[in-house]
Amino acid sequence: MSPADASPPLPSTASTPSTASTELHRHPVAVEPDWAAPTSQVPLEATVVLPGSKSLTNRYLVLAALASDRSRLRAPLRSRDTLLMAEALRSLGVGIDDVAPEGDAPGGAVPDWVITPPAQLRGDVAVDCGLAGTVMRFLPAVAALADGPVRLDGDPQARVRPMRPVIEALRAIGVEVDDDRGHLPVTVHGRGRVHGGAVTMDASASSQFVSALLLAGARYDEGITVRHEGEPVPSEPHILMTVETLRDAGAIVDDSEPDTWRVEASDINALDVSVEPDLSNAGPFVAAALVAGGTVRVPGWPQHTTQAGDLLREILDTMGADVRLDRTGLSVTGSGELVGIDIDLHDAAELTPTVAALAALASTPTWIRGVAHIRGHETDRLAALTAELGGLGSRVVETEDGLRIAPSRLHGGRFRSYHDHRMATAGAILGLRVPGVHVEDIGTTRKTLPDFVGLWQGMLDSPAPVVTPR
Ligand SMILES: O=C(O)C1=C[C@@H](OP(=O)(O)O)[C@@H](O)[C@H](O)C1
Ligand SMILES: C=C(OP(=O)(O)O)C(=O)O
Repeated sequence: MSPADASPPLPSTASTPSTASTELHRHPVAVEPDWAAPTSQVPLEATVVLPGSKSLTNRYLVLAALASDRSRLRAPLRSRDTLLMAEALRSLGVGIDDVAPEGDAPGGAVPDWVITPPAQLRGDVAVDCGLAGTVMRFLPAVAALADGPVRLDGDPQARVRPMRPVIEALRAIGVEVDDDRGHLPVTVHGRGRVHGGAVTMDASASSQFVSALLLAGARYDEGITVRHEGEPVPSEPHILMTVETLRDAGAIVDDSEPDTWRVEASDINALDVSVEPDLSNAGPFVAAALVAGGTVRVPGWPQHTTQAGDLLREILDTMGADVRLDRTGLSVTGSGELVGIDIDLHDAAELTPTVAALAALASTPTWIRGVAHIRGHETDRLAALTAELGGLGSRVVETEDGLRIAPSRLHGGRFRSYHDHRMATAGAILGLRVPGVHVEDIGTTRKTLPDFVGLWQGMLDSPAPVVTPR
């Protein structure tokens, strides 16, 4: 992959569409006014129930679609990224139905999903990937099993996110794929079955390239072996998440050799699973305890997890919080004082916007390293953070693979979000401390959180017993 593939230009935000529709998965259509980020007046005392993990929900949906029987997904995330995945799978012939949760379900009153795989995935369909990396990377590997062409496209910004390694890996195992120079739109010409075998790819721009092939690979005639060659693969916990969800579904996976993963050809068993809360989405909420002081609790924080967001416990502790995990969940207590951090976020790159926002409020410098590839996330996050933190007066410097942020006095202003949910939530964190921060397109948070504003305001209206998602 050329560096240009991983470095889409910082998009203009002159006219910013956002999601005004209540249908979270629809393409953004209308302009929403900027959101006046609330400042915190008193120390927090809140319990925030976070919806399910995006990464787990979309893996379970894919595995359930390829399974040999009907699955049940409890407390799934219902946000733009997961509704797009569900809709894409439905168009391929998968049944996905809402079912009332049983008993005292986690994640509030979110309906479960019952997923019925078809005998044969259907082709001759078009799939909207939105801006979801998991949809645009995972689905081509699934579409190869359909019985006709599957055309994938997405938001304008999705068309610059790197795809080439997935496309070339599919070609290497005999799948015909049309693409636009390594990007969406992509058409996968499914033939009902895939030979499979061994592929070598450079996954240094995204771990999702590896996950894509592994998730579908058990259903290929010869299974799949993926070898990575290149700079280190980022976000490795996400590959472990893929491996563990596959094993939970009965697949045989060998990950004993570095940078090589083998999934044997086998049936995928039906799943009956509860989705863990999304720990990366918990980031802004637990970060708020550090900024505003007081305590934020997140019930259901798992004791053991493959989610990269679990690293927040260590990060917040280093930055000055008192962090406690017990069987009921996580509790984070801050004094309002916070210090900077020197951290390699290569394994948990999606936390960068949250950590950068905290760093801009810290009393000592921060150095975030190892995240060059987030130039290919929802937007070029290094450029976007440099521009927006800088616009509020932060002394931030973009490096080759990260950010250096020095303590400074911030002022209010417009915080652009570039259609990036984590940029928008970074603006919210800053607004807790800095009066007059106006976040552009707060609705973009619906990519992974159906009601960020409601949860955020509920947290600030503390002491509140429990803030639950709608
Ligand atoms: O597989 C997944 O669910 C994800 C993998 C990571 O992508 P990258 O490897 O591109 O960082 C992560 O940042 C993203 O939010 C979700
Ligand atoms: C990088 C992210 O998302 P995606 O799954 O679209 O890659 C993210 O959520 O931070």
